Amino acid sequence: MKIGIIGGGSIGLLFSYYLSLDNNVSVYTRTREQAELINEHGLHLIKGGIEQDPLQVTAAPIKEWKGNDDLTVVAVKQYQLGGVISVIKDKAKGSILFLQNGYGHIKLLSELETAEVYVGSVEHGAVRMNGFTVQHNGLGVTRTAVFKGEDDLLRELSTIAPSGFPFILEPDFKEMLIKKLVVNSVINPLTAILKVKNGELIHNPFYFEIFKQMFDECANVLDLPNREQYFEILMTVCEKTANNHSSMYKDIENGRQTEIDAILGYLLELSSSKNIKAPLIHNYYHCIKGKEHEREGA
Ligand SMILES: NC(=O)C1=CN([C@@H]2O[C@H](COP(=O)(O)OP(=O)(O)OC[C@H]3O[C@@H](n4cnc5c(N)ncnc54)[C@H](OP(=O)(O)O)[C@@H]3O)[C@@H](O)[C@H]2O)C=CC1
Ligand SMILES: CC(C)(CO)C(=O)C(=O)O
Repeated sequence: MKIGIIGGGSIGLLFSYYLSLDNNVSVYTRTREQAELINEHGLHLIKGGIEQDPLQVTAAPIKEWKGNDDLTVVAVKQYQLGGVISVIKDKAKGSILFLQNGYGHIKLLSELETAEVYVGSVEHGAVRMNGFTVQHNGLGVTRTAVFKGEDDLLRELSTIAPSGFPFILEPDFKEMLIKKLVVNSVINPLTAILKVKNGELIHNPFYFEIFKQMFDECANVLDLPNREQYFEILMTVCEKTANNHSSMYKDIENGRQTEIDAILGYLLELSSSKNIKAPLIHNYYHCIKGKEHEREGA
């Protein structure tokens, strides 16, 4: 399959590495400098502390993307999508797979005229070490689902995926993204503001009270059908990632913008449109925005 990956960050480099094992992959970066680095050094992956064999892929700046790949994987942050969507609208001929966390991007996808639009929920952990090296930390799966069109390419992807990098086709994109949204809505802002690792939220009985209340608010706003199942998923992720710092914790610590608008921002809008009171969601949303504001003022 001819695959294009937009974004040479943690997830973009991770997907490029694994997918290039059996496909013809091109990475489209924001800067020409990064594309040159990848072309010069190849793609490097560190897994379990061990450097894997480098792989050769083609890299080019996004300006040179022609939109003629069978599948294009969009691996930019949710708040970086604006610029990318306009390019996709102009040029895309093949299918597009969006990997963003949260639910904020969904309204943007309805604007696309491309026949096949897919969404994904990534359960791997990855960190970019330099312009051409990525570290694969948490080995997981990628769930995918159809937003619009036929699922043929997603089926193909789940059969050709290399071992250690599985793709699972899910029947309902909303349910898939909402499950991840609930996890990110509770764990990410709480860990970022309380400055703790994920596991502290359930091991510290005082933080666990906030954790449960935050979950209840999310469940109310989303009108979740079977809350126990969602709470179980949330607890399992928290236990499995107990020793990790969440991505929002790291973004705040490193003075970077967060994906709070796609996560609690989406729930806040939903709560006000449904006239549901959600004080914790409101407060944690504004705490994170306040932290981002401190960075802008610095
Ligand atoms: N990292 C992880 O472990 C996980 C991430 N995700 C989700 O995956 C998505 C991507 O995250 P992640 O990879 O960590 O983010 P990164 O910030 O590491 O990567 C984003 C990349 O997009 C590039 N980019 C921005 N704008 C453009 C553009 N217009 N054209 C081409 N490239 C562009 C950036 O370039 P530059 O570097 O030059 O600024 C950067 O390399 C997020 O929504 C995140 O929530 C989900 C699960 C796990
Ligand atoms: C699952 C979790 C909460 C793991 O830290 C995550 O997705 C994140 O940090 O963004």
